[in-house]
Amino acid sequence: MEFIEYPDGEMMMIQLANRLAGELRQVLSTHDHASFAVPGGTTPGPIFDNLCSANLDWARVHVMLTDERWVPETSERSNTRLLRQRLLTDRAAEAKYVPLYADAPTPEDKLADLQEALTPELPLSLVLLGMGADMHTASIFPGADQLDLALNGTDRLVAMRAPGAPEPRITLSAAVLKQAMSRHIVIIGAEKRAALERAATLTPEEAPVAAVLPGSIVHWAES
Ligand SMILES: O=C1O[C@H](COP(=O)(O)O)[C@@H](O)[C@H](O)[C@H]1O
Repeated sequence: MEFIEYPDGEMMMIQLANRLAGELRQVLSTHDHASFAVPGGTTPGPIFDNLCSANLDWARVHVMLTDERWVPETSERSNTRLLRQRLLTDRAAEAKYVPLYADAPTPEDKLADLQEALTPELPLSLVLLGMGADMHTASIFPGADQLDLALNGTDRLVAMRAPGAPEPRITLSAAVLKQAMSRHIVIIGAEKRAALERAATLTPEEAPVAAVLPGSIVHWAES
């Protein structure tokens, strides 16, 4: 794992967006498309604000989430909503979006269809992950009902319910995240840094982010 510390969050968001754009350009120079998975939650919005205007061939970029909360796009909790508002806009509006949500009561109702749409995108070219202070990443939570499947199974997508998640989730599995050609994790604040350092001493069952730390580049700023 590589750890990059930035002087402040604003600089981190700009520099990380530039780095992701550079990696996407690199992939597009040798492949007909790039598959790019991004997190939801509260952290990545400013990265998306910087990245959406990057000068690259967005029509050949296939964007998806690392995980989704099983709520409609009208919900403030929807990661898709965040993506549409802040990444899939400006030049990036040309990107192809590969959804992890469909209108149905539970993620299990649509799991097979969503997995089928995801499969041609694998292995992912580039993944950006977030992390919660409880050491979950994507929606692979400690104590989740399908934790073993998400960490150790071969399924590409897993439906999850967890004490730390207010709604059902759907998440890329650790197998998919680990196969990505390039993987970045972005975190802000002293609490998350301490959690990340602790995770490095724990098992993935205790701290799911530990499953993807080897080979990842972690980007951190205090605030
Ligand atoms: O619920 C989620 O949490 C993580 C971390 O979110 P943050 O708000 O602490 O940045 C996020 O990476 C994931 O995509 C999201 O669904």
